[in-house]
Amino acid sequence: MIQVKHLSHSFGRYWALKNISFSLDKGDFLFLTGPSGAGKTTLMRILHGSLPVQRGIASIAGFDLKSLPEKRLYQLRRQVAIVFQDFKILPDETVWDNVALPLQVRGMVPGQVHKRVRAVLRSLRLDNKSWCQCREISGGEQQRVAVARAVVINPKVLLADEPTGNLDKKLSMQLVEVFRQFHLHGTTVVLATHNEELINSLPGAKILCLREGAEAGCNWESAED
Ligand SMILES: Nc1ncnc2c1ncn2[C@@H]1O[C@H](COP(=O)(O)OP(=O)(O)OP(=O)(O)O)[C@@H](O)[C@H]1O
Repeated sequence: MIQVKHLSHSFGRYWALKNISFSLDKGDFLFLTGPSGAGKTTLMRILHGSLPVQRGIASIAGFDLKSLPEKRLYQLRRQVAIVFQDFKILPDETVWDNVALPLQVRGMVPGQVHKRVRAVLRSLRLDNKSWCQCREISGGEQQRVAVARAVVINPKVLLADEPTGNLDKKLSMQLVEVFRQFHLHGTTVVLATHNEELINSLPGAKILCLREGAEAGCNWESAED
């Protein structure tokens, strides 16, 4: 589902990723960890097609990211959803409209949109905030809206960059449970986090640790040459 081989990425002279290789199968759950500045967001952005593949190979959900033209990115994003560190939700729209939007732009009929949005908001305990404008809700609630908007399309791959950063322990664990449920239904999940407690809460998950752009450890045979 995800293949990364000898991937390197530089910003000017600074190498943010250095020769990273790993692969994930359908339904794998990966914790991407490492200190601030390790390259986690850079890797996520490459996998989501928002940064180019400069060196090496990266493919996701059957798309070769090196050769994928920009005009086909929308196809990738039907299969690969991302939760950004800074949410990127629409502050003037309601919680409901933020979550319904990805389904509406895909042309889903209103009845199905309604059913799906309701189910996702309920699973993230946001149903009592459906009609609030996003600017009026708390940071932790906004973070859950960002997650709801990503999972509502039933993606093949879910990328989440520090999705629990603004949440207390209880909500963080609940959110990981939401991700786990998707993973149990076959979604491949990549979750970037510093939070060791979260990582320890899913003993079967794969872990890849980055440090200064390089691989600093992992708990499985992450790459074959
Ligand atoms: N657009 C950019 N221009 C220049 N340098 C950048 C850019 N984006 C990231 N970097 C640098 O690349 C390195 C990796 O950044 P990245 O955001 O991928 O780290 P991270 O592991 O996600 O960190 P954090 O946990 O703090 O979010 C950092 O040193 C960062 O300053």
